[in-house]
Amino acid sequence: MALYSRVSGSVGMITLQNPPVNALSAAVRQGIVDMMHRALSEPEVKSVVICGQNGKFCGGADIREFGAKMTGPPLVPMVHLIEAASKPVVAAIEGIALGGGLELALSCHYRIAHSKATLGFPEVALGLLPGAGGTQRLPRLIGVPAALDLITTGRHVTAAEARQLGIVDEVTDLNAVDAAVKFAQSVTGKSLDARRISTYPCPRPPDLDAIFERAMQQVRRSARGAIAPGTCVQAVHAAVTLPYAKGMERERELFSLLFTSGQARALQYYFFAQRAVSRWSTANGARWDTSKPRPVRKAAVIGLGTMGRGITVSLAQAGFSVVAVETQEQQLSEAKQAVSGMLERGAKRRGVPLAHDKIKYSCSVQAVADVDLVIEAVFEDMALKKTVFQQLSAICKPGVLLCTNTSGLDIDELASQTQSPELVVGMHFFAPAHVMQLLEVVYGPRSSPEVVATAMQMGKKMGKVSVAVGNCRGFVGNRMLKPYLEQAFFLLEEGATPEQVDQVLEEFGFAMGVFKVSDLSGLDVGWKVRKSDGLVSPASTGTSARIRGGSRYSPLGDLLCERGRFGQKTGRGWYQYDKPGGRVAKPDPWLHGFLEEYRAQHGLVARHIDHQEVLERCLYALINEGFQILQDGIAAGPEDIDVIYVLGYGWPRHRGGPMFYAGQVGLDKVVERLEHYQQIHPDVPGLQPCSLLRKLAASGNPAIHKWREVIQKPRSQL
Ligand SMILES: CCCCCCCC/C=C\C=C\CC(=O)SCCNC(=O)CCNC(=O)[C@H](O)C(C)(C)COP(=O)(O)OP(=O)(O)OC[C@H]1O[C@@H](n2cnc3c(N)ncnc32)[C@H](O)[C@@H]1OP(=O)(O)O
Repeated sequence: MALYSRVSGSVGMITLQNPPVNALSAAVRQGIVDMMHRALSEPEVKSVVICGQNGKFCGGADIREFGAKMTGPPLVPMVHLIEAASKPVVAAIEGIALGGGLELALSCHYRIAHSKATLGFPEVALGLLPGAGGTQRLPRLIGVPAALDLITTGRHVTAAEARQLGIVDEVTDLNAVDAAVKFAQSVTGKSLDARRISTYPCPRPPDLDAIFERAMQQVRRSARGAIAPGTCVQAVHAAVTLPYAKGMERERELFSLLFTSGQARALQYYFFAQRAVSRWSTANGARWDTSKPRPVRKAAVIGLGTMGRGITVSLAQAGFSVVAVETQEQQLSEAKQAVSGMLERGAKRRGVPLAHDKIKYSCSVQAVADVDLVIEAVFEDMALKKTVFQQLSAICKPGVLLCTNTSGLDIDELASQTQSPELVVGMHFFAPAHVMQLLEVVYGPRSSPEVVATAMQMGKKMGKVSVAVGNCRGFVGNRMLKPYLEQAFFLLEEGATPEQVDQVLEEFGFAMGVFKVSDLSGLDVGWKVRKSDGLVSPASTGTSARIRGGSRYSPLGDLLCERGRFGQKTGRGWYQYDKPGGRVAKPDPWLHGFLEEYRAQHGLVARHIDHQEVLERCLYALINEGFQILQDGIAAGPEDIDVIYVLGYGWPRHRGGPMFYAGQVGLDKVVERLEHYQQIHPDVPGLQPCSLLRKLAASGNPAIHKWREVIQKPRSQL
């Protein structure tokens, strides 16, 4: 709703009230319309201030209303009512003015912002465009290039930048509402003719066509198949080429197109999913709202390889004191240099103070004796990690949290090396750890709820999205990756090439295809794991070379590693690169010949594999594993899996995540296609639809938010 009050005798004040962000729900819109009429009808009122309760102007349209039938006054007539008002209307912008909130502010005649406020049009991230005149007013106010930048990227600007761009009239360090009231009094009676943005001519730079061409190219490059950014460009184009009223019609047309799109649904689902994962629960009943995090002031990182360095940087930038330990002198000195460089670049990019003094380096594990939390990031080797955990358990003060950055080893086995297994959790960072936003917090059967809560909160403080997951081989992300990779290898055996598989996945929207990712992360990583699992056997031919434990196995990755092809680092992998460490993947005729030879040796006949088969086999195998994970209680809900895949594995956000995507395809269709492929490949268990997937499909493909009702009480392995 919106509150009305009279201040200083002649100023009508409309206060938006809809916690937590004063979103423009039907009640708020109704309130604004009613209170505007009241202010305009009261003769004592000479000017109006619009502000938001609790220091937040407005977070935009109420996204929760989008799924349901819209009620209440529409936004467009509401902003026209404000702009057409005969009394000056001033927006007092505190906290945020985003999306519809900024459109509301642009319809006011003046805008006063607090210096800490942020403003922006983030609609593009929800698969939309600013649909209440934002695409028509902003270019009229700040010009086409700046408007295109803000609307197509959705980036938030500070009050200072907004002032520089001309979006706000004044910025204050004092109370913005008081400043707006004073300002409103000062403009009482002044003509409003020059204050209605919709009446401004839209500036037409001479190189207009080139500007729009560049903007289109830019969004095509970065959108990876998302439709909203390009549609935003079209809407801004209408502002320049059409009169305001026609431009508004075009904006509405384009908005409707996006509003009803699957991509908008996926992005809006994802928005709430990312927030839902902070309300975590574990298979043994611990919950976010009943578990109190422990205070952590000082942390330690053990092992300063690539991951340890990134984790050290993340901790220091988040304000923690860090003891960074590397027992090899040479490695330690290289790490110091690398960490300094990362901190300097980070400070420059983010405009924050350098955090060098937060870090103390040591080559002795004894240096961690007084820390509150340790993150072990040594080489991915169980025996080594066990030794480190035994040492830590003996050295650290009582009550210290012992965390491991393993990407898939058994947390429980590590916990059993310590005197206090309840203090052990996994903190699985993604490379590069100081950049990637995802953190899998892995709890074991004995991890205490406070320890899980602490790791989740630490992640948040480091600016990460933390997702709590149960302990199993590969946790959530890497466990699902296995069947996906497996299918990609099988497709090569059957006749595909790495570039064909990658192209299909990139057209779907992945940042990189599976083989490019494999070259980037290093083929030797998986090889070591397969070797320690006893899967890699001496080269042989015939069917037995491609069977392990009764299931189909592709030794292709092993064979490449045997030839020293580890990916980018060696300049050769699934692709070729101009030099070791090269980044540009080029198809490799050697590899094509190798695949042909391999097929011949194993009696495989290459066949044509179409786009649909590549996509379905890779994605549905991955999705099927996701359902198995839900069934096992390793992830609490589909949102957890989707957030992990979008933030950690390059799944296109506009497709919501693998579980949401499965729902959009139709669970019955996913079951049907998996069964189809399983019939053809009976030796691939990963293609057998799991029982939860079958159950959900049989119960009529329920909406994703209803899945939890069908998922039985988690039957965790814990
Ligand atoms: C053919 C059909 C025609 C229909 C005509 C309609 C015409 C429509 C015209 C105009 C449309 C305009 C579109 C919009 O305005 S879309 C909304 C644009 N705004 C945003 O995208 C802002 C989204 N929110 C945020 O970025 C952040 O939440 C922020 C406001 C920066 C606050 O961040 P933070 O402090 O970190 O807090 P949280 O993110 O955790 O949020 C706190 C809770 O508030 C909920 N929230 C936030 N914003 C909204 C919103 N706009 N609507 C509803 N709810 C919102 C958020 O979900 C958190 O709650 P919970 O944890 O329960 O999920």
